[in-house]
Amino acid sequence: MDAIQNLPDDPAISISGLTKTYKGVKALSSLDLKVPKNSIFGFLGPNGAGKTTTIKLILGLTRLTAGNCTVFGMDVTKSATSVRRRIGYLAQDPRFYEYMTARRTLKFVAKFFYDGPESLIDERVSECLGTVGLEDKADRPVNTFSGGERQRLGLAQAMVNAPDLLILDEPAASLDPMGRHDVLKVMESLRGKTTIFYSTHILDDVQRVSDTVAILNGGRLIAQAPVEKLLRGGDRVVYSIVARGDELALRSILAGCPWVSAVTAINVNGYTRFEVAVNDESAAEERLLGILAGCRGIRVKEFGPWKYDLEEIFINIMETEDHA
Ligand SMILES: Nc1ncnc2c1ncn2[C@@H]1O[C@H](COP(=O)(O)OP(=O)(O)OP(=O)(O)O)[C@@H](O)[C@H]1O
Repeated sequence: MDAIQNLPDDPAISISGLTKTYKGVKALSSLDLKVPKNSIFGFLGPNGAGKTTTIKLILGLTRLTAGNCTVFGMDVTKSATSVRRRIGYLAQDPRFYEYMTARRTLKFVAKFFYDGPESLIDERVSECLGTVGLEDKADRPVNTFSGGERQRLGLAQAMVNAPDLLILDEPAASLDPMGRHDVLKVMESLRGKTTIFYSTHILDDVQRVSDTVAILNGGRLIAQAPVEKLLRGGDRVVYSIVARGDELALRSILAGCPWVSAVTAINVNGYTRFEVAVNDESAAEERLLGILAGCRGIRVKEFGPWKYDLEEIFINIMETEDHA
């Protein structure tokens, strides 16, 4: 698989050759990245991969050693203030004034960061509380909040100024399944309205919510692709058929179709799982189901486009890297 695919022409974030060295530690090595506008972009990598360093560079919180980084076409070093005005940021471990209520917390932040008229601050704060599902807890002090609620308050805080780009550093890493579900739901509700760039080491989150993913390891980008494409295994179009009965007959019919490029079969719990690679997707869409329905002596249990599990792909990429 190519390391970089489907690069957008007018990205929200564009990074090229980005390198960061901390006193002898190379945290990032010549990173190239394009984050499409309005995408939910998962920035995936194990501990120490360089995710937080990249986020700090985008936010202008640390100085780059080499390379370029622009946000909405503005250089993050030369136009740091203008860039920051367009970004909302949730740190890995957000801190709050514990005695303040959620509403007061957001009002306090809005006083500094909200660009709109002051008379609209209350409305904006209520809107953000609604988006993250905290309306009913708005007037409770933050020190009574659960981990998931704190994280959602952090999201509301990052959203107060209606940013065009939300940067979230491990937004769900420390949460239980319900807390993670709630945070991902908020992210999902923002799809198409704003660009979300978030770091994570949780594969399942990426599979559930991202539409594009970049995989980082040891400070180097090792893959970037739309999630659907990654899960399909690249540009190949492959169908999966799980069936039993006269498998040999089915296999020979499939292999005889001019739009089928390869058929493989393995036994799984008394069934045969066929992996059918096709070179003409519309011919396959038109005929494949009809062939299965008309194939006597075959009972089909499952049929659909082949998808890998992100974990399989991730481990595969990491192993290939280790052997390179
Ligand atoms: N201020 C610093 N001084 C020296 N080394 C640093 C500094 N900050 C980060 N590093 C090193 O840079 C590398 C990348 O760290 P970074 O925090 O960006 O990784 P990460 O992918 O965000 O990891 P995690 O998932 O654990 O937060 C690590 O080897 C880390 O030890």
